[in-house]
Amino acid sequence: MFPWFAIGHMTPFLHLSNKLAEYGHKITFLIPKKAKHQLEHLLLYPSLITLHPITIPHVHPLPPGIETASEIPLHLNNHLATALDLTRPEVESFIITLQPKPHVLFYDMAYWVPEIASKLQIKSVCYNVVCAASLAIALVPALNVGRYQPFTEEDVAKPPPGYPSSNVVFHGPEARSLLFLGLEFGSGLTFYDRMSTALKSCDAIAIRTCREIEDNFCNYISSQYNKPVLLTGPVLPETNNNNPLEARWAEWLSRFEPNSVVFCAFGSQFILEKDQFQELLLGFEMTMVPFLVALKPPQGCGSVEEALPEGFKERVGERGVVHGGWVQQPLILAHPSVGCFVNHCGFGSMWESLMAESQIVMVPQLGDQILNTRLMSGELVVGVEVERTENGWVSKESLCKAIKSVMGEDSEVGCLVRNNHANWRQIMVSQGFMRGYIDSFVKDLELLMG
Ligand SMILES: O=c1ccn([C@@H]2O[C@H](COP(=O)(O)OP(=O)(O)O[C@H]3OC[C@@H](O)[C@H](O)[C@H]3O)[C@@H](O)[C@H]2O)c(=O)[nH]1
Ligand SMILES: [O-]c1cc(O)cc2[o+]c(-c3ccc(O)cc3)c(O[C@@H]3O[C@H](CO)[C@@H](O)[C@H](O)[C@H]3O)cc12
Repeated sequence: MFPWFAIGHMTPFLHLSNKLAEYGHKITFLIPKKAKHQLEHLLLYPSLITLHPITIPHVHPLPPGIETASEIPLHLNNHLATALDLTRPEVESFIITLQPKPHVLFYDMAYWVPEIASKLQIKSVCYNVVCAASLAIALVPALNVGRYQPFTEEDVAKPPPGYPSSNVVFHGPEARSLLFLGLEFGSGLTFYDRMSTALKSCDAIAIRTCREIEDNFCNYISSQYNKPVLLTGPVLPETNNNNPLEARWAEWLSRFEPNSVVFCAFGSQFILEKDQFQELLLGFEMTMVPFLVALKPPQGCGSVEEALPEGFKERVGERGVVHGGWVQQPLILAHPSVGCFVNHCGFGSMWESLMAESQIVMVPQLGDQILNTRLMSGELVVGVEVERTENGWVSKESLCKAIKSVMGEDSEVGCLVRNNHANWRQIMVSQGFMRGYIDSFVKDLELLMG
């Protein structure tokens, strides 16, 4: 396994490794050193899964010691992709030494892995941990953009011919969130070049999704690339008793009534601007309910404390906590006091929110998160999206309104999304649902290997 150096990618690759290990498969997982320490508690089968640390070369202008996307602002990801590509000699010589020779190499952004695999007669699988819709709308040959050229607004304004949905789409200016696909991502190639090569060169495309939600998109991708698309399902772990919720959060949450607390997190990468950060905090304050907000310090600030709005701490007192570091999101979501999850709808958070019992409020920030949100609010109708103004601003009133609309006992919208969410959750937790996906995935891999 060799995922992109981002927590939102390494985590689902690790969940998949655990599932494959349940079937007795042995896995070697290539991972940056610091991430190894951060994620090794997720490992359920240490006798079958080896986390092998790799050295991330320093690339200017990244600060020294940077190893993952979670440590840098988004605009520096391009250079981290260069670092990823510079690991190729180490990755290649390591794979050559592996005994016995692996049957399959799983990768995502390291588009050159299939070249290594085919030299060694190993199969390669491009495992995608974003929704199928986001691949279908932006990373298929039908988009018909040339190599090494920036995308124009016209390129991204409409979905590609044959795109199978009019619902899971960008609205107006949101399509601009795809312009990054035409920018350099690593030395000498764009994000679109990188991912379309990754998808074109593998023996099979795999996606962390399920047919019940994304069948049409998966079929479209398969026809665009003319190769099998294998699905792993959501791949979520069962509760891991080795890693209980930190006492400070367990104690704080236990002070409140069941389903009364709002929990907010925006994933491992996104950093808000200071004025938007403050406005969201004022929105939480306005709800008058208890809240636990785990957001990175906003741009230009060294801590969340220095970015709090004037008088905020005094006004909210013990009712609200703002934390600038990492929290155990799945465990917080599982706490009975949590009644609402305000999140950015990253694909990992999307699945975790579907599995949790709290109400869902979405504030998507980046391209794929907007499409995940459309799946959740437009197709499944399991949560609500916060309204933005035309220039993309989320006001405190709008955040407060969305939270109240799902938490209010008598709210019609609240009832609707609660029922739909409960139905989808029931499907996901039902005996055999996730297991069935992994069973078929393992069989598909065996077929691929012939
Ligand atoms: O404080 C935190 C924040 C996040 N997390 C975990 O980190 C993971 C974050 O993954 P998400 O996919 O939700 O979000 P990220 O923004 O980090 O990921 C990014 O890369 C992967 C893509 O699929 C996402 O759509 C993209 O947003 C989740 O599993 C979440 O539980 C924590 O455990 N604690
Ligand atoms: O924003 C995106 C919009 C869209 O339509 C597609 C993607 O695809 C991917 C992607 C990631 C991994 C894959 O195997 C396939 C596709 C996106 O990845 C995100 O890109 C960010 C680039 O800055 C990166 O920082 C982040 O870690 C990735 O998850 C985004 C979109």
